[in-house]
Amino acid sequence: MSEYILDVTDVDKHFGGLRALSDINLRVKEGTVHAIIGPNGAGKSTLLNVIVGRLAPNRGRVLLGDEVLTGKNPYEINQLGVARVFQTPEIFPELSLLQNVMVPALAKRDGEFNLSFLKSLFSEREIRDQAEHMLEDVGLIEHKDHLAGSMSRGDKRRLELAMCLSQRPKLFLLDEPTAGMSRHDTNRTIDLLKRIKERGMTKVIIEHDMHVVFSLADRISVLAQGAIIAEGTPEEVRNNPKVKEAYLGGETV
Ligand SMILES: Nc1ncnc2c1ncn2[C@@H]1O[C@H](COP(=O)(O)OP(=O)(O)OP(=O)(O)O)[C@@H](O)[C@H]1O
Repeated sequence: MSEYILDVTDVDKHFGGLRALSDINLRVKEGTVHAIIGPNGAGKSTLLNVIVGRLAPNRGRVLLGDEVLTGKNPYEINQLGVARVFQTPEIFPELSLLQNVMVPALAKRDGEFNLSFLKSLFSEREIRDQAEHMLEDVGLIEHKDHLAGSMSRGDKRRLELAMCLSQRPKLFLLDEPTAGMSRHDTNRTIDLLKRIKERGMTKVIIEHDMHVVFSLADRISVLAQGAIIAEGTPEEVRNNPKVKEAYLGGETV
């Protein structure tokens, strides 16, 4: 068994003549938080899209533990234990918060097993209990019967986190989880993500907000113009001259 839960090797991704990713190597240890940072257009979202199977790389390979993800579709990759929250929350606006959190867990169950009717009813109660627990965790339990579409943007993002957590993913990918949130909501989300970390869930997080990155990350990879220019602990990355250079325009790391 590999010591890395995520192992990205020699990945290239081109869009026509544009090399959005070149020669990407990224290894993430189980139970850690790995941040990917870099200026706009560096290739961060493209890399996440390659990992989750939304984009096929032109070269290279992605492994989850010993399982090859390259060539599998997003649904198959999700079933193997990779969950992702998007920049724009993907929720079911016409369902209640509780129903939203139950959907991914039910889909996972139905994908994995062929349960008898009785067993399925029993398991549904478990899924409901678990969904309530997740809503409690993200601070939304008092709204569990409200329609998801009626919630604020920050609440929708926390709801999406709960939906992903209910799948108990092996690897959790977060694309700018605090984008558009107030400082108060951002701090609540950092606290939530820290609590998840204590449970040993591996996370890869793309984030522009350096307060979030330095609060959470064990290691950081820095992307610039499609290549990884630095990798290390937050302190190592903060002091790396190449990183300072990549953030020309006054943005400090
Ligand atoms: N589907 C696509 N077709 C063509 N070019 C694309 C496509 N997706 C991304 N690109 C280009 O690839 C490069 C990397 O984009 P990407 O969105 O991965 O960067 P990013 O680091 O996530 O940026 P941001 O921080 O602004 O979200 C950019 O030049 C972008 O214009």
